[in-house]
Amino acid sequence: MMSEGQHKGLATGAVLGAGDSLWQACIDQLAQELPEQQFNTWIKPLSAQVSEDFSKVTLHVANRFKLDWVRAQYAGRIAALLEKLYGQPVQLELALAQREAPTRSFVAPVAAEIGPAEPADIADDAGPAVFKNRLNTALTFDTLVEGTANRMARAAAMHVSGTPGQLYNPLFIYGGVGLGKTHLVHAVGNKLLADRPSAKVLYIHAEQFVSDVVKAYQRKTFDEFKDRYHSLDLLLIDDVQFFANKDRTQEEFFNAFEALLAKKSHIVMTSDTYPKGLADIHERLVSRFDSGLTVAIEPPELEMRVAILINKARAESAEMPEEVAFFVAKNVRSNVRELEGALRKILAYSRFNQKEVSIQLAREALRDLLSIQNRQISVENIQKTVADYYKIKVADMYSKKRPASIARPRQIAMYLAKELTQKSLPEIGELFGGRDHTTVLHAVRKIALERQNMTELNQQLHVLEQTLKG
Ligand SMILES: Nc1ncnc2c1ncn2[C@@H]1O[C@H](COP(=O)(O)OP(=O)(O)OP(=O)(O)O)[C@@H](O)[C@H]1O
Repeated sequence: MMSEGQHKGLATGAVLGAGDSLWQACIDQLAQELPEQQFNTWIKPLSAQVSEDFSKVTLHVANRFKLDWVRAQYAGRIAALLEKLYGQPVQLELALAQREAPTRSFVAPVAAEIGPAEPADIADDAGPAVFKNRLNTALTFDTLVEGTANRMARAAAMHVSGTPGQLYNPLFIYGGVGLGKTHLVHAVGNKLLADRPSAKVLYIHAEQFVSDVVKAYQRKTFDEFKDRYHSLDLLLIDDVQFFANKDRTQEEFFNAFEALLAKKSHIVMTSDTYPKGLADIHERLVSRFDSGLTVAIEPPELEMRVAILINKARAESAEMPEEVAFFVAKNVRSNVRELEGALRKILAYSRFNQKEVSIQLAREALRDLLSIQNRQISVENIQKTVADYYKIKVADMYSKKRPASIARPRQIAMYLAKELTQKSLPEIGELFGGRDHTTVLHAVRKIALERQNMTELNQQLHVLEQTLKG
């Protein structure tokens, strides 16, 4: 419970509206509690609407799957925090930001568990005879930029969409958040339907599959459930890591899987990790996941990020000069979703201020993001992180020693210093024991080139970048 004084401070003290400050206080707290990536992925994108009397907070979430996830994982905590900050129970409601059906609300505290038979899911099924493939027609191969990071996954997906039921069945695509897995599976479905409009295709998020199993259970409609899933030509199922610990769902999925493979229907799955890395999923299912083709999507390399920015800007009828795209791509490197967020900010800033898109404008539009990065990453920090990672001494970063076990991490650290800080080549050389700028340039070019061709190095660099960014 909160004291009256604290409550007043919240309601009146901030520059923001009072409701905004309640929500702001809540997310400030969550920012401290949650790992940064979780916070950025799930909490930061939420927009909140606080009723005038603070009795109700509505959170708008981009789509149903996110909504289910936020509800299952965070709603209980958010509701409890709001109650604590406000001093009385606050009704928390989750709603879709777009025009999909609203979902139930709940009063704090709520159980952090997906409730069975949710109105949203039932509404979703309205009109029993209508088969909805749930494909987003905007997510096609045409709009998916190809690069080293997704080349293999894209080629395999193309192959499947051209000749489903043959090679690479199941196709298992894995990778980190926002790297285009969902886009790719929708592309497979859209392409197959363009070629064969009568094909029975279904895209489903694993959470929705769980919910369908629960509903079939409750309504005793397993026959319909089976008809629906076992008759497909192509099943696209997203984020199968969500099956963890859901025994009944795993069993039903196993049955569907076997039935579909037996009739040469195709299954494409995505996950945040490779099959053997999946936690709390039965071994027999994991081995089925791995029995076709398993491909990774890596974080996009610089040129790919640039191409994505330019393409997405064009899709919005805007022009992004190449130099600006390079500037943005160098500074936003974690995933494509963040890249899209940065682009949106820049375009909005440009329209609002009626200014052309330039590096200066991008710098202004992204100043929060850039200042966080600049504050966090120093060359010393990079040297220490890289030395720790490759188990060498920090002093070796400045030393003249040349064995590969030392020289290579040093080159990697130089590359990261160039990529992640604003320092010039001579400045970096100076910080690496007074080396010449041409030595730094050589290291930067070498590692950049190798990164494009060596998956393992690319992954190591990604880990280092994530570590450095906190
Ligand atoms: N190569 C690409 N070309 C163009 N757009 C892309 C590319 N990769 C990703 N995107 C876009 O980035 C956004 C995030 O991609 P997507 O939702 O497919 O990621 P994901 O890997 O499924 O992430 P999550 O695991 O968080 O669901 C989407 O808007 C998608 O269209």
